[in-house]
Amino acid sequence: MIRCGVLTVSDRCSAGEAEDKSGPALIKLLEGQKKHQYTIEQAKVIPDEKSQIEAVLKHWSDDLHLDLVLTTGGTGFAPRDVTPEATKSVLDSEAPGIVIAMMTASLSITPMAMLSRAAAGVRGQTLIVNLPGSPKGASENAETALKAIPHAVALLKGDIKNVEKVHQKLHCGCSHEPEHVGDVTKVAHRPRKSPYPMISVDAALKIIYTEVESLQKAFKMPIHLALGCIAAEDAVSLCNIPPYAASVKDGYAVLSADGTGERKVVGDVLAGGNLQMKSIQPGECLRITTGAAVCGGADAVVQVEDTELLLSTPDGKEELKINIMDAPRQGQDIRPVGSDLAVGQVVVEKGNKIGPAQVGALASAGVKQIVTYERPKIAVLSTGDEIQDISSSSPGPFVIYDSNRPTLIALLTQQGFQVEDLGIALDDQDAIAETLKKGFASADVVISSGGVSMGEKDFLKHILITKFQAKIHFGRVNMKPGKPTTFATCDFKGQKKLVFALPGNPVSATVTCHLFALPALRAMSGFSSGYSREITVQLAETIVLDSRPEYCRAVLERAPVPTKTVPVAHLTGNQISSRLLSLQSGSVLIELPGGTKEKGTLQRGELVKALLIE
Ligand SMILES: Nc1nc2c(c(=O)[nH]1)N[C@H]1C(S)=C(S)[C@@H](COP(=O)(O)OP(=O)(O)OC[C@H]3O[C@@H](n4cnc5c(N)ncnc54)[C@H](O)[C@@H]3O)O[C@H]1N2
Ligand code: MOO
Ligand SMILES: [Mg+2]
Repeated sequence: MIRCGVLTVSDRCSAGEAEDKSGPALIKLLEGQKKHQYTIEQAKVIPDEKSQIEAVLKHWSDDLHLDLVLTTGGTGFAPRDVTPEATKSVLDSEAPGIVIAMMTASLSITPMAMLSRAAAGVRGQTLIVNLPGSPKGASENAETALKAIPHAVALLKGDIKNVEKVHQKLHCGCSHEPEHVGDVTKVAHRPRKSPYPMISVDAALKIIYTEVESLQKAFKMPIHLALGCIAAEDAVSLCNIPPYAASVKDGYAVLSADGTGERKVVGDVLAGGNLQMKSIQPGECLRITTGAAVCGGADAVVQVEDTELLLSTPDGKEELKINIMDAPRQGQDIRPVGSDLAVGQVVVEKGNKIGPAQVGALASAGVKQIVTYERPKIAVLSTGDEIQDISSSSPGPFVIYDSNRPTLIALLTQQGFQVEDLGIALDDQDAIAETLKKGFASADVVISSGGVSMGEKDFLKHILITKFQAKIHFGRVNMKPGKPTTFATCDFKGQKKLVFALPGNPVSATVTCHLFALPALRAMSGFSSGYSREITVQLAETIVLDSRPEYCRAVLERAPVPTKTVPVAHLTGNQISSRLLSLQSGSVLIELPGGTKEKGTLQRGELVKALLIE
């Protein structure tokens, strides 16, 4: 449905001195179109006044958002002909091709056509085309323009489905055209070459990081729930620790100037007890426990081990006199106020991860809530007619148990993310779209596996584009495994959602989750680095390189005693991307470059980079 306005520009028609025939002729032409449906939402006759023409064009495009506006009249050489000037003044961009096409067609009918000064172009999402004033000229020109108008409108509206249809018609049979999108719903018309350029892993990561930048959300949460989160602001202490000068030892609070010798025990201070102790005099001391406030003017603590009892009450319940054996230093065994942590001092710095010790430090500092980055919510689905849940009671002969969903959910959960299980969607466009929709409704990031390569049932990209108007940022990556890895973003009810449509092969799905999804999720959660750590390893065997850079699974040789030499990496057997056993416990991903004519192998003992993924 193309929503149109027809504007007749004529002083005489507007004044009622002549009948407008061109406007109705255009309306008839539009309404008579068979292939596309045009609805006439506006029709108006106005005088040849530049300001009035401009005002109508602006109103119809900016306020009414019409798809197409055809004007008729005011395009010639008469002094009052100002339609092209008014039109050009409101256009965001001109479309000279439309003007040339109309002119070319008209010139074959009459040389007078060369006197047209018509303009055409785009304002916002509205296509505006000037046509001549005569009913015949207007209709002939409009017929020419209408050949491309539906496609132009589809492009302006971002109507990918119709754009794809036209592209497919234009390019069917010439599979090398870069814009060849094909029609994945008809196997004979599916693209025979992927339309997605193969980009490098680094380029893919760069795109991902750019897209997630705006998605970090900071919010306040109780400290006991913040474990594993990243602080989005500095958290500062609300109190001094210790809040009072505190004894480090169980012993006696003394005046250091008294030195060694006899002391009268004039009272006691226990942790949590009364601090209103009157000052001690020379030769006096107070019994004190660890953590109790050093008060009464005492300036040192002597531990009980460095004293002797000289006199007690007969029942032994009170000490009356003790002997200090070692001369105390001023401040000995006293923690001054705020010496561990002072009011206003940073307890957890922005960007730091909150672990058990940070939870404790925040509690000690009186901080009940901390501003952290929200961890994104994730939803995971598997796709495929052959895929069944492990719980299925009667697996058929051509069934594959779903391993991707359990692997991905386990991996994400292990990393502290909240994951919703969306189950398995059949290779059916509606089923997949419904499941994705459910994921978008509850999660920030949807991770799927399967259906992203070249098969007739590989619908994921198509569904994302046609049903969710998603932007596919990349659909192929130069890597093995994981070539068809797809990353898209879309708007769902006003919120940006991320989609990692990972390849179906189990190793491919796992490796690409490590390499792309986890770094994105960590960036959203405020972590400053991606998930994997890179180390250097030496190859235990000679390896023939694939043409694609490869992430081979390997385990590191356990040295009998810790050594400083580079660890030796042993491949985990057959590296085919369907074989999950190549991902053993403690695996690393060794990064092999793509092979070239000059260098087709890496020799045993050569050093390569490897990613620690556990
Ligand atoms: N003509 C081409 N064919 C293929 C290409 C190519 O470039 N041109 N790429 C290959 C590569 S590389 C990969 S990786 C796979 C990716 O395929 P899809 O993402 O389309 O995945 P599916 O076709 O749905 O399944 C592939 C494979 O994986 C198994 N699978 C899928 N989901 C699960 C699951 N949840 N648990 C266990 N196993 C699963 C599925 O049964 C298939 O065997 O495409 C190549 N083809
Ligand atoms: O890229 Mo696929 O992941 O080689 O099997
Ligand atoms: Mg496939």
